Parts: sequence; structure tokens; C-alpha cells
Amino acid sequence: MPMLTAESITKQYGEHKVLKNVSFQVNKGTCMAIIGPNGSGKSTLLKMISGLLPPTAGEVKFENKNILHQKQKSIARKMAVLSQDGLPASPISVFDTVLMGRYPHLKWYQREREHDIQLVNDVLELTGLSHLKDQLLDTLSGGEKQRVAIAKAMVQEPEILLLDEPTTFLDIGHQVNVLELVKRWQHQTGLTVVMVLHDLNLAAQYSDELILLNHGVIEKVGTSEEVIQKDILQKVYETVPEIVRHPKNQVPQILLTSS
Ligand SMILES: Nc1ncnc2c1ncn2[C@@H]1O[C@H](COP(=O)(O)OP(=O)(O)OP(=O)(O)O)[C@@H](O)[C@H]1O
Repeated sequence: MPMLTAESITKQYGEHKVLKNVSFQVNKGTCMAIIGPNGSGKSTLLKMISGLLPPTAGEVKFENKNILHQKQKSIARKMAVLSQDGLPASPISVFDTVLMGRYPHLKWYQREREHDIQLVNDVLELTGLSHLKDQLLDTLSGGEKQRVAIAKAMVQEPEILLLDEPTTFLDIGHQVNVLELVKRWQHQTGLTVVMVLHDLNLAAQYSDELILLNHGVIEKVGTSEEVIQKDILQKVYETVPEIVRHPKNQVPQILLTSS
């Protein structure tokens, strides 16, 4: 059964149709990347599948029920969302920020339990943040803050993780680091992942399936083999890419040159 389904969703602002009749499904345990040029509708689509933005027409179903008809807290017990804006720059410690990820699992009157504290400590260790646990969020580097956002999502113990551009502002080492972390987490727990990525090479490497958006419509859905093709990318990105195979795993990768 699909975990998440988009059924003919359209989003319109005034005359501008940002998404037009977009349909797809995400199966449990898979990692899907949404790719496409600037302004093609990727972030808008992610906001709609996380229930943050209602579609103008069509429906998003989470576990077979319209996402807009489900309580926010019950969704938060199963879904973690990392938006493009990341975490707000506030003077809160790394530990307390990550602990906030447990709130969907606590009743309003309940204080965090021993188990919650233990989980936060375990996740801080796993994400290489233990040494920063008392540091304030607004003093961290971009890469550290991104890892804190991921740690907060991890302690939420979601079944599905939605990420908008998780690698923005990260150097290549940290880009791979963050995506490896998510991949390991996916394989260990059967997590379902949907992420917006600009970098087509990383998308091809780290996702099971790609959705290529072009001016608000789906140009192509499929594996990296099916989507990372010269003619398709040339049409959508209006540039002429060279497709090569990664020497380590044969995944299609893109080289850019002037024509
Ligand atoms: N609230 C809004 N009001 C009007 N237009 C909007 C609004 N939000 C988004 N848009 C428009 O929708 C289009 C798609 O935006 P979106 O942010 O989804 O694209 P994107 O593919 O994520 O782009 P990028 O790669 O540049 O981040 C853009 O043309 C944008 O200007």
C-alpha cells in the first residue's frame, strides 16, 4: 500500500498554475527525490504533501486518508518535515532543540521521560553532535545546524521524512554526510523519504525513484536510469548535459560543459 498519494493536485496563485494535475505515489520504505529547474514547483509540492498547504484542486492522501482531514499532532507522530528555512536562529541549546522533536509523542501535561532523554543522547551521538549539546543554536555553523535539524527529526521517530533541499549551504563532505545519514536511517528502520534536491547527481545516487518537474507538470517519474537521460534533461533544463556512469556503482551522473 502506498504511504502517500498525490491525486491530480493543482495549485494556483491568481492566474498562475504552479502545479497542474500532479499524481504520484510513494511506497513505504522508499526514497523519492523531487527534482526540476528553479520555479518548477518542487517546494510547493513538498508543502502540499506535508499538509502545510492545501491544493487548489485534487487531494493528498497520507495512509489512504486526506491529509487535511487528519489532526496535526497525529500526523507529527508519523511525519517529520525539514523545511528549506531550517531551524530558527534562537538562543536554545542543541540538546533542548533536539528534545523538542519528542513533543508529538508527549501529552500536553507530560514532562519528557527518561526514555526521551536517552533517545536524544543516542541520536546526538549518532549524528556526531554530542560535543555541541550545550551550545546555543544561534552560534552554530550552517552544517551543524542542518545536522541538528536532522537529529530533531530522528528523535521524532517518524515513519516518513520530508526534506526540502537538505544539502543547501553544505560543503561536499557534509552533503554526503547528511545524505548517508538519511540513507542509513532509511535502511535500518524502513523509513520512507521524500526530498527536494537541486543536485541531480546526488538525487541519482541517493534515491530509489525520481520525480522530474517541469513548469508544474511531471515530465518523468522513474529510476535514475529512466530519468537521467540526455534528451529529457536537455528539454527541461535547456542545457546539453553529458551523461556518464559513476565508476564505483555505475549510477548515471551528469557532466556540464559549454556547448
Ligand atoms: N505564495 C505564493 N504566491 C504566488 N506565487 C507563488 C507562491 N509560492 C510559490 N509561488 C510561485 O510558484 C512557483 C514555484 O515555486 P516553488 O518554490 O515551488 O519552486 P521550486 O521548484 O521549489 O523553485 P526553486 O528551485 O527555485 O527553489 C514559482 O514561480 C513561485 O514564484
